[in-house]
Amino acid sequence: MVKVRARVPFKVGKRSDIPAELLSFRGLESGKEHVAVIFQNADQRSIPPLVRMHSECLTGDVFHSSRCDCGEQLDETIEKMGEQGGVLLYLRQEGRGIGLYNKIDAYELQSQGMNTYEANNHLGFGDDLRDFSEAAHMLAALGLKEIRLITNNPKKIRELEALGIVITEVVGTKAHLKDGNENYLKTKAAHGKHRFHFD
Ligand SMILES: Nc1nc2c(ncn2[C@@H]2O[C@H](COP(=O)(O)OP(=O)(O)OP(=O)(O)O)[C@@H](O)[C@H]2O)c(=O)[nH]1
Ligand SMILES: [Zn+2]
Repeated sequence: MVKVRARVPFKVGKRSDIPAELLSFRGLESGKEHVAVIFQNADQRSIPPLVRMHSECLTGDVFHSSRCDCGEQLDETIEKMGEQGGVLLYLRQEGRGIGLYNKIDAYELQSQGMNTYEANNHLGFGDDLRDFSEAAHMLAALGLKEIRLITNNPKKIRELEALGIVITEVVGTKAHLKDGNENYLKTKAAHGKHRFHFD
């Protein structure tokens, strides 16, 4: 049974001025150090909170890499939750679950012309190895059965619902198009069926 281990206040965002809390957990079977960031005690309100399941992307989240949109999605989520409250689950499944070094191998193949899914397949991995069951366990540990999920990814919606979470609303993120991630975003829309609109 997954339970909250520690809950500490901190401030986040580009100016380190958005109050939030950082939570660790015990009982996560994978041994991965997933964390939650909670804004405005959103887990303790009567209305279903905004929830984002953000999969780790060192290159995007930390370095704001040109190759993807993860860092911008994370910033957007933090801003939105700072205003409206919410629960951000930061899941340590880098590279859609293949890990950082394998993702860098995939980037090499992408530099030679493969798209993000073809590169994964070429390395012997499936399109997406992520598992959201521990995210569902973390939500259960917070007493959350009903949520409003921030995503454009229909697979995440299906998987979370299959794990018993009721999604009362799906809130899309913006399409963070920039020099370098055009093909990545277009491939996600075409192949991964991500629902976003290009301006
Ligand atoms: N294997 C691989 N993983 C990538 C690549 N680019 C980003 N990632 C990983 O993809 C994950 C983010 O997944 P996305 O498919 O971009 O978006 P999503 O989180 O499924 O969907 P949204 O909720 O709509 O954002 C992170 O774990 C990133 O590390 C890539 O080119 N190859
Ligand atoms: Zn990324």
